[in-house]
Amino acid sequence: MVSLPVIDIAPLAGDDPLACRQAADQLGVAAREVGFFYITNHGVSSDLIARAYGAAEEFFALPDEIKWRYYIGKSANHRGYVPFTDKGAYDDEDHRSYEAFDLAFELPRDDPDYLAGNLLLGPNVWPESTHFRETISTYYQAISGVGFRLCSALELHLGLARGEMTSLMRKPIAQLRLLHYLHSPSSFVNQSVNMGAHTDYECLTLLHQRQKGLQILDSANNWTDVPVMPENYIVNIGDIMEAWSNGAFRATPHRVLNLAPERFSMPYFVAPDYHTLVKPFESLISPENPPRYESFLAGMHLERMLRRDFSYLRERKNDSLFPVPGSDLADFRNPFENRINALKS
Ligand SMILES: O=C(O)CCC(=O)C(=O)O
Ligand SMILES: [Fe+2]
Repeated sequence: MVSLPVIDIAPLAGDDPLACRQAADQLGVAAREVGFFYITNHGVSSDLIARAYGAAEEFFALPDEIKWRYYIGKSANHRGYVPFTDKGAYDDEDHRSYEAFDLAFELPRDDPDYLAGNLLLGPNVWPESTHFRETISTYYQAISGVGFRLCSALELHLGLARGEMTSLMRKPIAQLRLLHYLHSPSSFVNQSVNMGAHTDYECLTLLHQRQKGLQILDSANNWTDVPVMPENYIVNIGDIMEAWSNGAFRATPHRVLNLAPERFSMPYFVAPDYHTLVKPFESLISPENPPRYESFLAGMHLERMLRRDFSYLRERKNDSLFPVPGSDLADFRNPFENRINALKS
């Protein structure tokens, strides 16, 4: 087990600038050193978290024919139910066995990006259950507020102008996933992989987990368990934040093992707007520290990676606004995953 820092973020919502600065620097140091840490006193009530899990559990317990009504493959903008049968292109997923419900920032049906056929933006898909929508929307609001505060704090730590990062998050491609893993009956090896090794593609991930199974790749390239601490969120750095910070912060690879008979988790991915051109922030570049990342469009990066993750998207090759690298993605490697790639070769 690793011992990850636990950072009290109450000061970020308070009115003591010094305490706020200290908390921001603790976050920044953790982001530089490990790329994975816990936050405590985050302000999301344990009751809301429990209700969100309740809504997820109730949904996943529905008969397949009902869940399939909300099948993500029917959605034009990547929302809805992801069945056990959808498969990512991961060679380490030896026992993939999970289902999910994916949603994101809610936009109206007449949103111009949605109308233009954007693969990520638009309205959510909601199951008919009366309280699912209410509970999950409330949870989305709460967790996105925490994400915004963390990004403001990282702006402070990095010495950026106020809003340099957060003003890029007005209509964000920020997803919330409700995940339900089942222990695959065919797996007897206790290190068998359910969700394959990856970095997250966005800025930050705020993950709640209630059961063991998550592992991170530590700096010595060992897979280490992330202890369950239900009162805290686990935060990790994603690809976009790594590029923004010019490599000061690290997107840490992680994966999920096949352990518990059943496991629920809820990652929320803090992200910028689709059309954001991601490149290292100007003030973090100098002659001694030249840009280490080429600029890329946030929406394009997410689309490419989701194509690797979802078979339904790989089948819909022609919808993309962007060229899809490699016809079957078998040889496509995310440049942020050098450490995982190094393990393989
Ligand atoms: O379920 C978990 O603990 C992690 C999920 C995850 O890494 C992801 O969805 O990106
Ligand atoms: Fe992840």
